[in-house]
Amino acid sequence: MTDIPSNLDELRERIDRLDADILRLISERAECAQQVAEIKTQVDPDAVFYRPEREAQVLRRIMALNKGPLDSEEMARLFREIMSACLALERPIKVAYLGPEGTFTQQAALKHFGDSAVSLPMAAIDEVFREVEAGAANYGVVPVENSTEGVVNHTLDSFMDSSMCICGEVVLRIHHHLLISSTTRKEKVSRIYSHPQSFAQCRKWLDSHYPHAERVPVASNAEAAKLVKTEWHSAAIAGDMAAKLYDLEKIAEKIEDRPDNSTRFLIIGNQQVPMSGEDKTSIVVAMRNQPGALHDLLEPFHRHQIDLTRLETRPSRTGVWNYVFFIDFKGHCEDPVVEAVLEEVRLRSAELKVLGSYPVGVL
Ligand SMILES: C=C(O[C@@H]1C=C(C(=O)O)C=C[C@H]1O)C(=O)O
Repeated sequence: MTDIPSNLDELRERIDRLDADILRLISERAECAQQVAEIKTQVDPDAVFYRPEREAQVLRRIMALNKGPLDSEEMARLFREIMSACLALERPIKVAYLGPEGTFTQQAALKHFGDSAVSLPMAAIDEVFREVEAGAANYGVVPVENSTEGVVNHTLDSFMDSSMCICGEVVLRIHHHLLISSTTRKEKVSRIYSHPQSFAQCRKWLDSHYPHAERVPVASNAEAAKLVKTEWHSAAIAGDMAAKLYDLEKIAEKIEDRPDNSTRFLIIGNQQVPMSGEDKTSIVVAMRNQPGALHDLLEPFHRHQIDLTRLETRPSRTGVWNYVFFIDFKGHCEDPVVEAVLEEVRLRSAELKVLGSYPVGVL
């Protein structure tokens, strides 16, 4: 590093000069991104500008190059916003998510696409799918699994009836807070609103701090936050976005029972994503109801040393799909080893559908 002056005025002058440099460089970067978009449009007038694999590579490279003092994740978040703004210069990306506004899914959508994306709240998971299918949104964001409470069945079921594919994943640390409004009487809280998943994630804390309060399940944490605005004896459990949106006070922070509480969200769209170098693939497989079916299904993965990251079973809703397994594994479907495994699995199953190959979540 070059010599840093110790005088305050000199330091501020230096910061001003650096800011001017950063400004010039960001503008130059934005012009490059615009030129990329022009070239893409010349090749194909309906070209998709957003490239999930390229964005993942850019962020991973920044994290690898970073030498501090800022933390690599923090640095990647800054670059996430720069890319988001560059992309929005062409056409802001439209992202449908499981609403209402202020939910963790909205937070996940903005974490993945950056603040320049236009986020559209939907009332239910299947509406997110339909909005993207209809072309009203470019991508959708839906929750798929929580580290405390397990899988979101509704999301898995939606894939069975949909032609949508998975273009990405994003993992969000979930912090819950106990929130009250300016009219709430802190010592008189007798009712707590939240989403059933959040109650489950804060069960022990609630048992020891509010054993007598009535727990009222509602459709979302944001809905819970909204209800509290009008009741003097109620509190809500929700996250930061809802607290900010409804201007609520946190009377207890991070009340989730497990400190590593996190939720994984999927980005859905109609784009096959090329390899990024560190990818995952999700498939759904139907097996006939016969002894050893699960063993037969998993054996090729084991033999080719493919790393399984998740396996879920869902009851089938048609005759053919006796058992339906959702499987996530490391690797991309264009990788020859993965291609070979998928071919073997296809022969052993009643039906196999590749839901998508996508970059492992970076942030
Ligand atoms: C610039 C490109 O297009 C978009 C913008 C990116 C960026 O700002 O770095 C990266 C990927 C795309 O979402 C590209 O494909 O390289």
